[in-house]
Amino acid sequence: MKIYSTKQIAAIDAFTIENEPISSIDLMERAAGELCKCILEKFPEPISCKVFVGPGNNGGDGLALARMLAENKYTVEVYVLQISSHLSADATTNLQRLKLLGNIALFEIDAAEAIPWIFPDDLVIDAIFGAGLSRPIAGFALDVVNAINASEATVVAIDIPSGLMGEDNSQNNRKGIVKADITLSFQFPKLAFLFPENEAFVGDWKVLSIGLHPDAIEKGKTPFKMLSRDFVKNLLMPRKKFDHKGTYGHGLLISGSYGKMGAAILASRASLRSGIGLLTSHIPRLGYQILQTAVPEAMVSIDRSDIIFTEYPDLSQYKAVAIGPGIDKKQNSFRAMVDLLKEVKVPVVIDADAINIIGEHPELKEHLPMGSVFTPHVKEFERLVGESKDSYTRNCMQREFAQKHSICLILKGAYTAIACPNGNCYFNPTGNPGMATAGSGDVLTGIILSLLSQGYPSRIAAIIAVYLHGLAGDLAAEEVGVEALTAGDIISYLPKAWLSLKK
Ligand SMILES: NC(=O)C1=CN([C@@H]2O[C@H](COP(=O)(O)OP(=O)(O)OC[C@H]3O[C@@H](n4cnc5c(N)ncnc54)[C@H](O)[C@@H]3O)[C@@H](O)[C@H]2O)[C@@H](O)CC1
Ligand SMILES: Nc1ncnc2c1ncn2[C@@H]1O[C@H](COP(=O)(O)OP(=O)(O)O)[C@@H](O)[C@H]1O
Ligand SMILES: [K+]
Repeated sequence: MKIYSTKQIAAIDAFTIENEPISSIDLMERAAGELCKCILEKFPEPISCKVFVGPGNNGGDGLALARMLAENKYTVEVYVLQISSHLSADATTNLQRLKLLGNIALFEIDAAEAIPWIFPDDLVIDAIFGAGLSRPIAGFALDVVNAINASEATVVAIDIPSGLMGEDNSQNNRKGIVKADITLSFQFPKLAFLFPENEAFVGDWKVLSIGLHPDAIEKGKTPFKMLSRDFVKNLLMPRKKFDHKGTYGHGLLISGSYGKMGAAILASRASLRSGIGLLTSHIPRLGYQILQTAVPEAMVSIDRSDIIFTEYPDLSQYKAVAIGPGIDKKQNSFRAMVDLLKEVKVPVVIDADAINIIGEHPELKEHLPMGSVFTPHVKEFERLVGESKDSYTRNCMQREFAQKHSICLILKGAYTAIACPNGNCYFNPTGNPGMATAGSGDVLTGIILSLLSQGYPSRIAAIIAVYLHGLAGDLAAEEVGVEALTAGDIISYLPKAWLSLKK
């Protein structure tokens, strides 16, 4: 699914109105119908509902929805905020329609004293501002936002919580944004929904299809996309009857150190569970028996050091290399990494301390192998790329870094973002908070190495791996729950994740 900016969505609205064709008031009616259907499903018992309406089309949606909820036996009170000299044309029409209905309490409010008391069991509909918000909320509208946020009522935001910008909130006033429990967004999610600091405003979001024109949706260009099962499934390469292990490549995994051999085991196992033909795990000497026992399918290459990474084997036989899980960042490891980065000619997955080493030695950024895949979490990202105070800015930095260095830069978390050398950025919907547990990142590194070794291009390997990793985590969480979930469980559910993806 594409993720468009609010400006682009307005253009798609306009295209739909002109080319479906449909009048804007009928499109609003269709949108409100979808809102009403969804609210009736979520709150089947009629309840008391307070609808706060602003001057634009978001307010128009709220007015149309208020009428529909009243027709469905909800007790509805509508509060039209007097913050602009005029209402949009469609909001005006819907206000008239509402007045004709006659049985709805309608209040025009313009001062803090007029804001009603909001009861804990009220349902608040936030229709103050939508995608047309042009500056942070101030004045009387801010008083209303504060009253909504101070209440214990359940809040449903129409299209986007009032006060939240669709993309860039770096200059916004975070105290002037409605904190919704549920956001019902038209046709597309907004980019801002995918950023952690906006969770308190957006709550659970759901996309409602309002039948915007497929040609406009198809034609539009945006760097942002949400991964879907079908999209990922179509990237998979079939296995052929006469294929042999050579067909699926030989990968080199450099991982583990004294006290962190588990990282090597997890990444090795994940790699082998993701279709790699042959795997060599390069580890410090002390890990030899551990790895041979825990992962008999892997071959082992032994470092001269007992406890850390200081050298690597001849690279000529490998189709891909991964480095980082549990390697630590001692001086000798840094030296070996400098040599590796200069010599390697195949795609490299760079994770964990390998990222930190590059962060500490910025000169290494000039030697990043083209087509390599970086897998930082936020802290590692900051060491590699730089600090930022909000996710939108971080995302801009991420895409810029990926393009500049021709690499894939995966920023891990909920909605893991994959920035590609061509400027595209994919967000991943799979995964759950149960995966916030030691070693889950090592599992991801193993999967990416596996796919690169099989010949998937870096961008595709990153996409499949991230989606599959989250899917395995979701399947695991269904069985073991989020608290008990371990990184090992993600590996155990990789077989089911593969099967589910290919279904
Ligand atoms: N155009 C269409 O066909 C459709 C639009 N829809 C709705 O329309 C919304 C967008 O409508 P609008 O473009 O009218 O935008 P809004 O409803 O967000 O309101 C914009 C109005 O508020 C004013 N404004 C912006 N920021 C302000 C601030 N901080 N303080 C005070 N006033 C401010 C603007 O000058 C403008 O008058 C969407 O979010 C969605 O809810 C839906 O009905 C679906 C169809
Ligand atoms: N709340 C969450 N929702 C979805 N995925 C998550 C969540 N928390 C963590 N993950 C995933 O788990 C993995 C954690 O990786 P990382 O932080 O490197 O862990 P470790 O260093 O312990 O291996 C990432 O792939 C991340 O996307
Ligand atoms: K809103």
